[in-house]
Amino acid sequence: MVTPSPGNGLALSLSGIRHGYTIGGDFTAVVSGVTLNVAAGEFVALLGPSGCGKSTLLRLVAGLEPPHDGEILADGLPVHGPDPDRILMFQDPTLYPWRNVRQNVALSQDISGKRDNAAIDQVLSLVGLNGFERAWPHQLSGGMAQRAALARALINRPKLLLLDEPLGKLDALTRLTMQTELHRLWKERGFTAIMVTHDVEEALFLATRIVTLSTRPARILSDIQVDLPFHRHRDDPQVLQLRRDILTQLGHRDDW
Ligand SMILES: Nc1ncnc2c1ncn2[C@@H]1O[C@H](COP(=O)(O)OP(=O)(O)OP(=O)(O)O)[C@@H](O)[C@H]1O
Repeated sequence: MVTPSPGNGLALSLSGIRHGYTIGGDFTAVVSGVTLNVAAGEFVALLGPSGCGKSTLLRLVAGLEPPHDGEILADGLPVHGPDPDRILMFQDPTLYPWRNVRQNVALSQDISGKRDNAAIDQVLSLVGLNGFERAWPHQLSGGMAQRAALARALINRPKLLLLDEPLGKLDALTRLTMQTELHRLWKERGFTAIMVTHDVEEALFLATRIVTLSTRPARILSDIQVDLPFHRHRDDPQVLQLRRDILTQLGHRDDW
């Protein structure tokens, strides 16, 4: 197994985060006093009911909007806006249809005028897209498109990857394959990851830590260290127990 190089990840500190939106003149609180410290290299899964504020939290960490209250520090420095070290990746791969795979992956480098062909080759190979560099987005399967989006996210070696249900639209089998791929990429690159998912098993397969959130406005219900060695098996009694605990925490019965 590859050991990530120290220093590739980013440490994150959220303290007293509050946020909300005004819709039609009415204010809705969405995040309510979230405090969370994430060490460099951790893989944190965020689980919570639909609409509780998970994506909002990721957007705040990405610097796409400032929180109404509280402070976010990335490697000790206040987050004031987006940064190439903190990349947000969505459920939808959002590839540009007029750019082929290689051109999509190279997008940020083309914008900054610094294309690094060796780095592009490396990341394409890392996500298993060799031979498909010149394919157009419409020629890719869902899993391949998500691999291309991952390559685009990883091209400039971000220290923090914010994943907003990145595998949510994939079919069940492709999703399992992509979970393995995501784990491998995290191990190889050593970035810090925060992933929103609705899938408790996915969280148990990938995360070093699982944070559950309440209904809106989101506050932390539990913060569980998953101290089980990778590769975890869904039938492992410890995995099953954690699954039960988390589902109970989220107010669901475990019918397995
Ligand atoms: N830009 C915005 N303007 C107004 N309201 C917003 C905005 N973004 C999110 N909201 C509101 O904030 C709440 C939380 O949304 P958010 O997308 O963060 O939830 P979520 O937990 O990621 O949901 P889901 O699991 O369904 O994807 C929702 O009520 C939503 O309507």
